[in-house]
Amino acid sequence: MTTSLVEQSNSKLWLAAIKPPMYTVAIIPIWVGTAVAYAETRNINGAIFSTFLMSAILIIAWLNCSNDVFDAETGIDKNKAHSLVNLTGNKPLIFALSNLFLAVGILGIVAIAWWQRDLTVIGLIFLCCALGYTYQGPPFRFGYQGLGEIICFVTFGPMAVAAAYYSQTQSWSINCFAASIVVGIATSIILFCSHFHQVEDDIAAGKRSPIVRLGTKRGSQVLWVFSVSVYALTGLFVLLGHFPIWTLFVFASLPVALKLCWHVHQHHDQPEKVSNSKFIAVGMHFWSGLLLSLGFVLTSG
Ligand SMILES: C/C(=C\COP(=O)(O)OP(=O)(O)O)CCC[C@H](C)CCC[C@H](C)CCCC(C)C
Ligand SMILES: O=C(O)C1=CC(=O)c2ccccc2C1=O
Repeated sequence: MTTSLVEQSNSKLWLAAIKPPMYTVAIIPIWVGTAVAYAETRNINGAIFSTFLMSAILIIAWLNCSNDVFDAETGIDKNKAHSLVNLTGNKPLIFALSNLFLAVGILGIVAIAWWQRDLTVIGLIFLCCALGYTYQGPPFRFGYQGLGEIICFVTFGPMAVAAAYYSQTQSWSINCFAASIVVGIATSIILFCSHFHQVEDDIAAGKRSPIVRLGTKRGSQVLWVFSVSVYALTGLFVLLGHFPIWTLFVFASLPVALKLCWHVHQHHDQPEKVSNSKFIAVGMHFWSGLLLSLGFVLTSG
């Protein structure tokens, strides 16, 4: 291979390891929680919003770097060229970097708690991080028992969205809780899709992911149910009066959801073809979350 081809494939591996599109999972819960707060109060604290956003991004950087460290310890990533630990060959460095991201991320949340003179947001985010750790870190490694999607739903949905809402209002909202259910399901769909192409490595490492447990065919059927539930719940919450009518904009993301379900339906047992489903799911999560926020923001006028 020529030097430039080597450089090209090396930079592709680094991009795959850093996973830039994945950082939208940090942005959406903060946007949605803040949008519901704006719809209800017509007021936003920009410093709290931007600090929360930066902190959430740093927490996801911690989650992803530490995931590569912990996966290197169990050997599950031995065939994964785009692991930060495999790329650098320096596990302590990645571990130190991940801890730095977490510390700075938490510092931002501490600043919010200080501005509010209230420990609620820091309590919620600390619990999110602790649960995130139990997904991948010793001695828990709950992801190996197939519990990741439940942890993902609770943390990225009700906990993170409520924390963003609370950071603006210092109160709770049933409408925000309804919105957080939609966000939580869409986020868990990303994690669920990330397992389809990893079945062989997961079985070899003793990881009983939902797809290892269900099989890829049933997994693809379950994906239809979860994806439909995002839109059905949005419609239901509009009917029940929890969501403003404009949140029906979420249906504009339906083509991405259909593309995802159809792609997985066709290729569920072909690892090389189904491996990109995780990023189609990121698109579905991003567009449905963005349109949901927009629906709340438009109603607040
Ligand atoms: C790191 C995650 C998935 C990667 O899993 P896996 O090891 O199977 O994949 P690779 O092939 O890439 O190695 C995501 C795990 C998410 C976890 C269950 C919950 C984390 C909660 C967060 C800390 C919440 C952050 C909220 C924020 C918005 C403030
Ligand atoms: O690398 C991954 O597969 C994921 C990383 C990540 O941060 C995340 C967050 C929320 C849901 C799913 C995922 C991943 O799948």
